[in-house]
Amino acid sequence: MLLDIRNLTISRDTPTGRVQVLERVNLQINEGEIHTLVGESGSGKSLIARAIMGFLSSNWHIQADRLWFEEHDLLTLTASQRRHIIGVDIAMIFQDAKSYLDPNLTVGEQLGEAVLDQDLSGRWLQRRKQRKERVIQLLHRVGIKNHESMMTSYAHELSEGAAQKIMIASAIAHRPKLLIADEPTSTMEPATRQQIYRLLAQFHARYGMSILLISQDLGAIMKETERLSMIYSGQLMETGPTRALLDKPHHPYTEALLNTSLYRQSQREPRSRLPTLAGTEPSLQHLPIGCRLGPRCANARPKCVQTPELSKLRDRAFACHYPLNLEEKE
Ligand SMILES: Nc1ncnc2c1ncn2[C@@H]1O[C@H](COP(=O)(O)OP(=O)(O)OP(=O)(O)O)[C@@H](O)[C@H]1O
Repeated sequence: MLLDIRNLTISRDTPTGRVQVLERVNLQINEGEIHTLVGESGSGKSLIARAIMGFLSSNWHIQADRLWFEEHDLLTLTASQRRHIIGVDIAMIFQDAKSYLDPNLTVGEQLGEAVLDQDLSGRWLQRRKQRKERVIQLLHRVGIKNHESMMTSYAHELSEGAAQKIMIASAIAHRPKLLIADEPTSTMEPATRQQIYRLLAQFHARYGMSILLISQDLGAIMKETERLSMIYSGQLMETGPTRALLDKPHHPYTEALLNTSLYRQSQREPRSRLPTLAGTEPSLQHLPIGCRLGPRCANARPKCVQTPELSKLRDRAFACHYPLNLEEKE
Protein backbone atom coordinates (compact mmCIF):
# COMPACT_ATOMS: atom_id res chain seq x y z
CA MET A 1 0.00 0.00 0.00
CA LEU A 2 1.29 3.43 -0.96
CA LEU A 3 -0.86 5.68 1.17
CA ASP A 4 -2.70 4.47 4.26
CA ILE A 5 -4.92 6.89 6.16
CA ARG A 6 -7.00 5.57 9.06
CA ASN A 7 -9.36 7.61 11.19
CA LEU A 8 -7.98 10.99 10.19
CA THR A 9 -9.63 13.74 12.22
CA ILE A 10 -8.85 17.39 11.58
CA SER A 11 -10.24 19.98 13.98
CA ARG A 12 -10.23 23.73 14.24
CA ASP A 13 -10.91 26.11 17.10
CA THR A 14 -13.88 28.39 16.46
CA PRO A 15 -15.49 31.04 18.72
CA THR A 16 -18.02 28.37 19.78
CA GLY A 17 -15.43 25.69 20.53
CA ARG A 18 -13.34 23.06 18.73
CA VAL A 19 -15.00 21.61 15.63
CA GLN A 20 -14.10 18.35 13.90
CA VAL A 21 -14.08 19.55 10.31
CA LEU A 22 -12.92 16.13 9.14
CA GLU A 23 -14.16 13.18 11.18
CA ARG A 24 -12.40 9.79 11.22
CA VAL A 25 -11.78 9.56 7.49
CA ASN A 26 -10.11 6.51 5.91
CA LEU A 27 -8.35 6.57 2.57
CA GLN A 28 -6.12 3.87 1.12
CA ILE A 29 -4.28 4.13 -2.19
CA ASN A 30 -2.52 1.17 -3.74
CA GLU A 31 0.60 1.45 -5.83
CA GLY A 32 -0.16 2.39 -9.43
CA GLU A 33 -3.80 3.26 -8.71
CA ILE A 34 -5.88 6.25 -9.79
CA HIS A 35 -8.17 7.09 -6.90
CA THR A 36 -10.69 9.91 -7.06
CA LEU A 37 -12.02 11.70 -4.01
CA VAL A 38 -15.43 13.22 -4.75
CA GLY A 39 -17.42 15.67 -2.66
CA GLU A 40 -19.19 19.00 -2.81
CA SER A 41 -17.37 22.24 -2.15
CA GLY A 42 -16.32 22.54 1.50
CA SER A 43 -16.55 18.79 2.21
CA GLY A 44 -12.88 18.60 3.27
CA LYS A 45 -11.16 17.21 0.17
CA SER A 46 -8.40 19.81 0.13
CA LEU A 47 -7.89 19.43 3.89
CA ILE A 48 -7.02 15.75 3.34
CA ALA A 49 -4.55 16.70 0.59
CA ARG A 50 -3.00 19.39 2.79
CA ALA A 51 -2.68 16.97 5.71
CA ILE A 52 -0.80 14.51 3.47
CA MET A 53 1.51 17.26 2.22
CA GLY A 54 1.99 18.74 5.71
CA PHE A 55 0.61 22.09 4.52
CA LEU A 56 -1.79 22.70 7.41
CA SER A 57 -1.02 25.65 9.65
CA SER A 58 -0.78 25.30 13.43
CA ASN A 59 -4.38 26.34 14.09
CA TRP A 60 -5.52 23.01 12.66
CA HIS A 61 -5.31 19.95 14.94
CA ILE A 62 -4.59 16.61 13.27
CA GLN A 63 -5.16 13.18 14.78
CA ALA A 64 -4.96 9.85 13.02
CA ASP A 65 -4.53 6.19 13.86
CA ARG A 66 -2.39 6.04 10.74
CA LEU A 67 -1.17 8.58 8.19
CA TRP A 68 1.47 6.62 6.36
CA PHE A 69 3.17 6.91 2.99
CA GLU A 70 4.97 3.64 2.26
CA GLU A 71 6.81 2.94 5.51
CA HIS A 72 6.87 6.57 6.64
CA ASP A 73 4.60 8.03 9.29
CA LEU A 74 3.80 11.45 7.81
CA LEU A 75 2.84 12.83 11.21
CA THR A 76 6.29 12.34 12.71
CA LEU A 77 8.65 13.09 9.82
CA THR A 78 11.84 14.96 10.53
CA ALA A 79 12.49 18.07 8.41
CA SER A 80 14.98 16.24 6.19
CA GLN A 81 12.69 13.23 5.68
CA ARG A 82 9.88 15.64 4.80
CA ARG A 83 12.05 17.42 2.21
CA HIS A 84 12.87 14.06 0.67
CA ILE A 85 9.30 12.79 0.51
CA ILE A 86 7.20 15.88 -0.09
CA GLY A 87 7.75 17.37 -3.51
CA VAL A 88 9.83 14.36 -4.57
CA ASP A 89 7.91 11.14 -3.87
CA ILE A 90 4.64 13.01 -3.42
CA ALA A 91 3.86 15.98 -5.65
CA MET A 92 0.74 18.09 -5.90
CA ILE A 93 -0.90 20.17 -8.59
CA PHE A 94 -3.52 22.77 -7.83
CA GLN A 95 -6.63 24.30 -9.29
CA ASP A 96 -5.39 27.75 -10.33
CA ALA A 97 -1.99 26.79 -11.65
CA LYS A 98 -1.05 30.36 -12.60
CA SER A 99 -1.07 31.60 -9.03
CA TYR A 100 1.29 28.79 -7.99
CA LEU A 101 3.87 29.60 -10.67
CA ASP A 102 6.52 32.16 -9.77
CA PRO A 103 5.61 35.39 -11.62
CA ASN A 104 9.25 36.55 -11.67
CA LEU A 105 10.78 33.51 -13.34
CA THR A 106 10.45 32.31 -16.90
CA VAL A 107 9.01 28.85 -17.51
CA GLY A 108 12.52 27.64 -18.43
CA GLU A 109 13.98 28.93 -15.16
CA GLN A 110 11.17 27.43 -13.06
CA LEU A 111 11.38 24.02 -14.66
CA GLY A 112 15.18 24.18 -14.45
CA GLU A 113 14.84 24.56 -10.67
CA ALA A 114 12.56 21.52 -10.54
CA VAL A 115 15.14 19.25 -12.21
CA LEU A 116 16.83 17.06 -9.62
CA ASP A 117 20.61 17.56 -9.18
CA GLN A 118 21.05 13.80 -9.06
CA ASP A 119 19.80 13.62 -12.68
CA LEU A 120 22.81 15.73 -13.78
CA SER A 121 26.50 14.88 -13.99
CA GLY A 122 29.82 16.38 -15.01
CA ARG A 123 31.12 19.92 -14.72
CA TRP A 124 29.08 23.11 -14.40
CA LEU A 125 28.74 23.76 -18.14
CA GLN A 126 27.77 20.17 -18.88
CA ARG A 127 25.24 20.22 -16.05
CA ARG A 128 23.78 23.47 -17.39
CA LYS A 129 23.36 21.91 -20.81
CA GLN A 130 21.81 18.74 -19.36
CA ARG A 131 19.42 20.82 -17.26
CA LYS A 132 18.20 22.62 -20.37
CA GLU A 133 17.80 19.34 -22.23
CA ARG A 134 15.81 17.91 -19.37
CA VAL A 135 13.53 21.00 -19.32
CA ILE A 136 12.89 20.59 -23.05
CA GLN A 137 12.17 16.91 -22.54
CA LEU A 138 9.68 17.75 -19.74
CA LEU A 139 7.92 20.29 -21.98
CA HIS A 140 7.61 17.72 -24.75
CA ARG A 141 6.28 15.16 -22.29
CA VAL A 142 3.39 17.45 -21.36
CA GLY A 143 2.64 18.03 -25.02
CA ILE A 144 4.25 21.45 -25.51
CA LYS A 145 6.05 21.42 -28.82
CA ASN A 146 7.13 25.07 -29.19
CA HIS A 147 9.56 24.76 -26.29
CA GLU A 148 11.75 27.74 -27.32
CA SER A 149 9.03 30.35 -26.93
CA MET A 150 7.51 28.57 -23.92
CA MET A 151 10.82 28.60 -22.04
CA THR A 152 11.07 32.37 -22.21
CA SER A 153 7.41 32.98 -21.23
CA TYR A 154 6.23 34.21 -17.85
CA ALA A 155 3.22 32.84 -15.95
CA HIS A 156 0.95 35.80 -16.84
CA GLU A 157 1.51 35.12 -20.54
CA LEU A 158 0.18 31.56 -20.33
CA SER A 159 -3.35 30.26 -20.87
CA GLU A 160 -4.85 28.32 -17.94
CA GLY A 161 -4.33 25.04 -19.81
CA ALA A 162 -0.65 25.83 -20.57
CA ALA A 163 -0.04 26.90 -16.95
CA GLN A 164 -1.53 23.61 -15.76
CA LYS A 165 0.78 21.70 -18.12
CA ILE A 166 3.81 23.59 -16.73
CA MET A 167 2.73 22.72 -13.22
CA ILE A 168 2.40 19.06 -14.22
CA ALA A 169 5.84 19.17 -15.89
CA SER A 170 7.30 20.60 -12.69
CA ALA A 171 5.56 17.95 -10.57
CA ILE A 172 6.72 15.04 -12.72
CA ALA A 173 10.32 16.31 -12.91
CA HIS A 174 10.96 14.32 -9.73
CA ARG A 175 9.14 11.22 -10.97
CA PRO A 176 6.83 11.17 -7.92
CA LYS A 177 5.24 7.94 -6.79
CA LEU A 178 2.06 9.78 -5.89
CA LEU A 179 0.61 12.82 -7.63
CA ILE A 180 -2.19 14.66 -5.86
CA ALA A 181 -4.26 16.60 -8.37
CA ASP A 182 -6.59 19.02 -6.58
CA GLU A 183 -9.32 19.79 -9.13
CA PRO A 184 -6.78 20.61 -11.80
CA THR A 185 -9.40 21.10 -14.46
CA SER A 186 -12.40 22.72 -12.79
CA THR A 187 -12.09 26.07 -14.59
CA MET A 188 -11.16 24.61 -17.96
CA GLU A 189 -13.06 24.08 -21.15
CA PRO A 190 -14.08 20.39 -21.49
CA ALA A 191 -11.60 19.85 -24.37
CA THR A 192 -8.66 21.20 -22.32
CA ARG A 193 -9.81 19.15 -19.33
CA GLN A 194 -9.75 16.01 -21.43
CA GLN A 195 -6.24 16.90 -22.63
CA ILE A 196 -4.98 17.26 -19.05
CA TYR A 197 -6.64 13.99 -18.03
CA ARG A 198 -5.10 12.20 -21.01
CA LEU A 199 -1.73 13.52 -19.95
CA LEU A 200 -2.16 12.30 -16.36
CA ALA A 201 -3.38 8.91 -17.63
CA GLN A 202 -0.28 8.66 -19.84
CA PHE A 203 2.06 9.26 -16.89
CA HIS A 204 0.11 6.76 -14.89
CA ALA A 205 0.46 4.13 -17.63
CA ARG A 206 4.08 4.89 -18.51
CA TYR A 207 5.61 5.28 -15.05
CA GLY A 208 3.08 3.52 -12.83
CA MET A 209 2.53 6.82 -11.03
CA SER A 210 -0.37 6.70 -8.56
CA ILE A 211 -2.82 9.58 -8.67
CA LEU A 212 -5.16 10.99 -6.06
CA LEU A 213 -7.58 13.11 -8.05
CA ILE A 214 -9.88 15.50 -6.23
CA SER A 215 -13.17 16.36 -7.88
CA GLN A 216 -16.50 18.01 -7.07
CA ASP A 217 -18.47 16.19 -9.71
CA LEU A 218 -18.86 12.53 -10.54
CA GLY A 219 -19.45 13.53 -14.14
CA ALA A 220 -15.99 15.07 -14.41
CA ILE A 221 -13.78 12.26 -13.15
CA MET A 222 -11.03 10.63 -15.19
CA LYS A 223 -12.36 7.58 -16.97
CA GLU A 224 -9.25 5.64 -15.84
CA THR A 225 -10.21 6.10 -12.16
CA GLU A 226 -10.06 2.70 -10.48
CA ARG A 227 -11.44 3.60 -7.08
CA LEU A 228 -13.75 6.28 -5.76
CA SER A 229 -14.18 7.71 -2.29
CA MET A 230 -17.20 9.85 -1.56
CA ILE A 231 -16.90 12.46 1.17
CA TYR A 232 -19.65 14.61 2.63
CA SER A 233 -19.16 17.37 5.20
CA GLY A 234 -15.94 15.85 6.49
CA GLN A 235 -17.22 12.26 6.75
CA LEU A 236 -16.37 9.37 4.43
CA MET A 237 -19.63 8.06 3.01
CA GLU A 238 -18.53 5.29 0.67
CA THR A 239 -15.45 3.92 -1.05
CA GLY A 240 -14.89 1.16 -3.60
CA PRO A 241 -14.07 0.23 -7.19
CA THR A 242 -15.47 2.86 -9.56
CA ARG A 243 -17.62 0.61 -11.74
CA ALA A 244 -19.28 -1.16 -8.79
CA LEU A 245 -19.89 2.10 -6.95
CA LEU A 246 -21.48 3.82 -9.92
CA ASP A 247 -23.57 0.82 -10.93
CA LYS A 248 -24.82 -0.05 -7.46
CA PRO A 249 -24.14 2.64 -4.89
CA HIS A 250 -24.65 1.50 -1.30
CA HIS A 251 -24.74 5.00 0.15
CA PRO A 252 -27.66 7.38 -0.41
CA TYR A 253 -25.12 10.19 -0.90
CA THR A 254 -23.48 8.41 -3.83
CA GLU A 255 -26.93 7.75 -5.28
CA ALA A 256 -27.91 11.42 -4.83
CA LEU A 257 -24.69 12.71 -6.40
CA LEU A 258 -25.14 10.32 -9.30
CA ASN A 259 -28.62 11.65 -9.87
CA THR A 260 -27.47 15.25 -9.82
CA SER A 261 -24.32 14.76 -11.86
CA LEU A 262 -23.90 14.82 -15.59
CA TYR A 263 -22.85 11.18 -15.34
CA ARG A 264 -26.44 9.93 -15.58
CA GLN A 265 -27.62 12.68 -17.88
CA SER A 266 -27.19 10.50 -20.94
CA GLN A 267 -29.63 8.00 -19.43
CA ARG A 268 -32.33 10.66 -19.00
CA GLU A 269 -35.09 11.89 -21.24
CA PRO A 270 -33.49 14.60 -23.37
CA ARG A 271 -35.64 17.42 -21.96
CA SER A 272 -35.90 16.35 -18.33
CA ARG A 273 -34.34 18.63 -15.73
CA LEU A 274 -31.31 17.55 -13.76
CA PRO A 275 -32.51 17.11 -10.15
CA THR A 276 -30.45 18.68 -7.40
CA LEU A 277 -29.69 17.48 -3.88
CA ALA A 278 -32.13 19.40 -1.66
CA GLY A 279 -30.62 21.81 0.87
CA THR A 280 -27.01 22.84 1.34
CA GLU A 281 -23.98 21.39 3.08
CA PRO A 282 -24.06 22.34 6.80
CA SER A 283 -21.80 25.09 8.11
CA LEU A 284 -19.06 24.27 10.61
CA GLN A 285 -21.09 25.96 13.36
CA HIS A 286 -24.14 23.77 12.71
CA LEU A 287 -22.86 20.29 11.98
CA PRO A 288 -25.62 17.70 12.47
CA ILE A 289 -25.05 15.02 15.12
CA GLY A 290 -24.35 11.53 13.80
CA CYS A 291 -24.41 11.08 10.04
CA ARG A 292 -23.96 14.61 8.71
CA LEU A 293 -25.97 13.84 5.58
CA GLY A 294 -29.06 13.26 7.78
CA PRO A 295 -30.95 16.52 7.14
CA ARG A 296 -30.54 16.13 3.36
CA CYS A 297 -30.99 12.37 3.13
CA ALA A 298 -34.21 10.91 1.72
CA ASN A 299 -33.62 7.70 3.73
CA ALA A 300 -32.82 9.30 7.11
CA ARG A 301 -34.43 7.77 10.19
CA PRO A 302 -34.01 8.41 13.95
CA LYS A 303 -31.04 6.02 14.21
CA CYS A 304 -29.02 8.32 11.93
CA VAL A 305 -28.20 10.61 14.87
CA GLN A 306 -25.67 7.90 15.77
CA THR A 307 -22.61 8.06 13.50
CA PRO A 308 -22.63 4.85 11.45
CA GLU A 309 -19.46 2.77 11.56
CA LEU A 310 -17.74 2.00 8.27
CA SER A 311 -19.11 -1.39 7.10
CA LYS A 312 -16.81 -3.43 4.88
CA LEU A 313 -18.12 -5.65 2.12
CA ARG A 314 -15.36 -7.29 0.10
CA ASP A 315 -13.48 -4.44 -1.61
CA ARG A 316 -16.11 -1.83 -0.73
CA ALA A 317 -16.97 0.08 2.42
CA PHE A 318 -19.81 2.43 3.37
CA ALA A 319 -20.97 4.34 6.43
CA CYS A 320 -24.76 4.10 6.49
CA HIS A 321 -27.37 2.44 8.75
CA TYR A 322 -29.69 1.92 5.76
CA PRO A 323 -27.55 1.06 2.74
CA LEU A 324 -28.99 0.69 -0.74
CA ASN A 325 -28.70 -2.14 -3.26
CA LEU A 326 -27.87 -4.86 -0.74
CA GLU A 327 -30.90 -7.04 -1.43
CA GLU A 328 -29.00 -9.54 -3.58
CA LYS A 329 -26.39 -11.79 -2.04
CA GLU A 330 -23.08 -10.21 -3.02
N1 LIG B 1 -8.13 28.52 6.08
C1 LIG B 1 -9.33 28.13 6.54
N2 LIG B 1 -9.90 28.77 7.58
C2 LIG B 1 -11.10 28.38 8.07
N3 LIG B 1 -11.81 27.35 7.58
C3 LIG B 1 -11.30 26.71 6.53
C4 LIG B 1 -10.04 27.05 5.95
N4 LIG B 1 -9.77 26.20 4.93
C5 LIG B 1 -10.84 25.37 4.87
N5 LIG B 1 -11.74 25.66 5.84
C6 LIG B 1 -13.01 24.99 6.08
O1 LIG B 1 -12.78 23.59 6.11
C7 LIG B 1 -13.82 22.90 5.44
C8 LIG B 1 -13.22 22.00 4.38
O2 LIG B 1 -12.59 22.80 3.40
P1 LIG B 1 -11.84 22.20 2.12
O3 LIG B 1 -11.14 23.33 1.45
O4 LIG B 1 -11.04 21.03 2.51
O5 LIG B 1 -13.07 21.73 1.23
P2 LIG B 1 -13.07 21.18 -0.27
O6 LIG B 1 -13.94 19.97 -0.25
O7 LIG B 1 -11.70 21.01 -0.75
O8 LIG B 1 -13.81 22.36 -1.04
P3 LIG B 1 -13.60 22.87 -2.55
O9 LIG B 1 -14.10 21.76 -3.42
O10 LIG B 1 -14.47 24.10 -2.62
O11 LIG B 1 -12.15 23.17 -2.71
C9 LIG B 1 -14.78 23.96 4.90
O12 LIG B 1 -15.87 24.07 5.77
C10 LIG B 1 -13.96 25.21 4.90
O13 LIG B 1 -14.80 26.33 5.13
